[in-house]
Amino acid sequence: MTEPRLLIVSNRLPVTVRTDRGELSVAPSAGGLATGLRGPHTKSDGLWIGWPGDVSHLDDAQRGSLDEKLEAMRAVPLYLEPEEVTRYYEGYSNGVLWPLFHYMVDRIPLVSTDWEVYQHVNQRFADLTVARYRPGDTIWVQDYQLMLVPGMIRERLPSATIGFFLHIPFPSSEAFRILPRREEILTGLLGADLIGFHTFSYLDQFARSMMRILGLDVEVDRLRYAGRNVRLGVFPMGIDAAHFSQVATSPELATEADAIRQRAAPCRILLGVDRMDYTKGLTRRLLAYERLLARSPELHGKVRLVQVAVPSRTEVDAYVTLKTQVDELVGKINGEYGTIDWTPIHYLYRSIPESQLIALYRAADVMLVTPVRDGLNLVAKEFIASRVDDDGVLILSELAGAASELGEALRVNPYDIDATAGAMAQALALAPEERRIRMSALRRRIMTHDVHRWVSLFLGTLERSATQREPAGARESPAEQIDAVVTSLRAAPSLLLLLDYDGTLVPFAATPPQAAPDEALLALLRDLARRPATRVHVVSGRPHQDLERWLGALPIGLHAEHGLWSRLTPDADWHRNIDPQTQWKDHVRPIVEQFVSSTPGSLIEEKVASLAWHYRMADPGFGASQAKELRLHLGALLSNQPLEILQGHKVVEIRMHGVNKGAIVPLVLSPEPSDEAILALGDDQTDEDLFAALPPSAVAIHVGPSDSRAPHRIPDPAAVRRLLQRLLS
Ligand SMILES: Nc1ncnc2c1ncn2[C@@H]1O[C@H](COP(=O)(O)OP(=O)(O)O[C@H]2O[C@H](CO)[C@@H](O)[C@H](O)[C@H]2O)[C@@H](O)[C@H]1O
Ligand SMILES: O=P(O)(O)OC[C@H](O)CO
Repeated sequence: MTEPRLLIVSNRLPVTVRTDRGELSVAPSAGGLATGLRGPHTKSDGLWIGWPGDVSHLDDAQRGSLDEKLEAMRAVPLYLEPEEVTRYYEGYSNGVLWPLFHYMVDRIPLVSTDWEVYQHVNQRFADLTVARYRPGDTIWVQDYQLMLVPGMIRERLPSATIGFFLHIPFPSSEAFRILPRREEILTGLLGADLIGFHTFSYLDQFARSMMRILGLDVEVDRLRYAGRNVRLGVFPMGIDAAHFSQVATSPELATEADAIRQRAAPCRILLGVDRMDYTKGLTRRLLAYERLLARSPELHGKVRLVQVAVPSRTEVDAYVTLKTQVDELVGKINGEYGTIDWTPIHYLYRSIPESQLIALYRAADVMLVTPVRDGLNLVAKEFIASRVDDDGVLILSELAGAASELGEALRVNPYDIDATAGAMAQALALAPEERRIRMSALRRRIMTHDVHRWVSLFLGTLERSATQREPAGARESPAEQIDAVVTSLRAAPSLLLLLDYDGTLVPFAATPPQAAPDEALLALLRDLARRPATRVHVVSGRPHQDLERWLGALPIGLHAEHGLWSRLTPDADWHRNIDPQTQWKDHVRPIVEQFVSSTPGSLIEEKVASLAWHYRMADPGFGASQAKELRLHLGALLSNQPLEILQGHKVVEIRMHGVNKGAIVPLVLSPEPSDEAILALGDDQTDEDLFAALPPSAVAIHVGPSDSRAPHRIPDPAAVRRLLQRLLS
């Protein structure tokens, strides 16, 4: 039997490709993701699919050699064309999604035409994954560059196990909604069985977007979409802490760290290590350092900021501008405060080897991690893991995802330059014992919550989510079952059809009056009524005036307000089946009206025996919570009254007991024993009363995904119409 494998799909392969005097070398990169996944990826005989970076300078022979070397590392390259690099990587991923997800809306270009290329490259990643997939494999897609990939793979592999992890923040729904292709992005992600985030706040924002943009209800950490369960989870990424600790403990590294300190003496070292990215807060950090120097002359000649910035996305305009700003600020501060003997800022614009990085972490007195927005931030964790001496102070932005885990750091609002300068002063003045207490608490967490734990938590949850997944379409009856129902109904000597209206014959509309029947529906009902030995009844919760206006001309029976009113034949008058009490409405109406005023977009609908509060057009989250509030409020108020409160699709309805759709069954069934077949179709809770009142021989079919007593299930009004059409042929 073949082993289940892990297929990782990320924009970039975790490899570094170098050519030295024509000689090509490929080395695994040291990044956290690469290290963390090395185990599961290689042990499971897995594959890592991604872009090996710009290899346009390689000739054909070198390209062939690269392919071979990558294959040996179980890496599958997806080469991007220059135009794809410009438009998918730089244009859409890093020109639109990156700034938007980090709340930098003003950095998004006024017009972006790169969506099609983003879509196209995501399709290429999905196609390559499907081509390399073997049944039983686990697919794990990474990050914002590939948000359409889960959905694209799901289309081709309906039963594959697919996970997705977002490494950057998920923004508030107010920011996310400005994205023109927001629906496609969300539905793309919903192709996964499990979607992971660094913090609960990102998960919560994602759930709100689901609700507000797609109208999907999220139950804390799960939702249903297209007949599947999708799990959401919080998995703050860890680092290979044991590795950092081990390197930091080595005697050579201790010597290197000492040498750095001695070279800086008598200065104490503040350290910054970042990709050169506008989200990392470099300019504000420099301004805060300048403020510290301005207000603490006693620190002149006694402190040094070492800022290491690795070049990143250097073809994107915003990054070019940032580099200029940082260069200028460093020059200005050094020019203003520096002396012959003292340079306030040592600035390196390059990537440095890991051992040097760890030596710097060990040598620093204060680590500055002050992004203006960051998904998590691994640098903060690398610093902690390297501090085997339990010393050093971490200043951490509260806008980095890592802040939710690292409570013992000195937390700052990076936009508050004064407070950040204050935190620098505080960190420098912190007593050794307090530094030790804080750092050892941080270390305990970082050493145990490492990247290996992160990987196994994510993959374990993914495996459980996928085993609990119902196969696609499981909530719908198999086609053969529906075929058998149609065959038996067609063969019956006579037929009675009991049809709900909203959500069954027509899809839901924004307001009740907008759900008027279309020509095709009118023709279908007319044809059914003309079918030999067939009786058609529409059983609705709507007022009888609506049904009369829309369906009155048809040769069918009509039942309004959940069975309060009936018009059994076209030439009969509307008849009230129960004499309703209506005094209660005078108490309830003002309460519902209060909810209309306090919930923009909601409205009240008054019927003879009921009042309905509709909130389909209200903000979905607020609407749902107001509906709960209204139900609780009325439940307490009306507990002794012969009334019931029903929750329907975006509607709360208050009506008299005993007025329900089941009440029409005795009116329409033949009093004599009969071999007439009965088919009832309905989508919500009120139709359950009808199903319950039917004789056992009747066929009940539920429409949609919610629970029902009906033994059969079809997805939506379009499927209802197709089924009814088949009774005609
Ligand atoms: N000059 C230099 N030389 C060598 N190495 C350097 C360097 N400067 C930085 N690095 C390394 O680059 C990595 C940067 O990781 P971060 O988490 O800080 O941010 P990044 O934005 O790349 O990652 C994205 O993914 C990670 C992981 O999910 C999230 O933490 C983050 O919020 C998200 O934006 C660290 O491993 C660091 O050591
Ligand atoms: O250099 P990039 O654009 O691949 O960015 C890598 C970062 O870690 C973003 O997740």
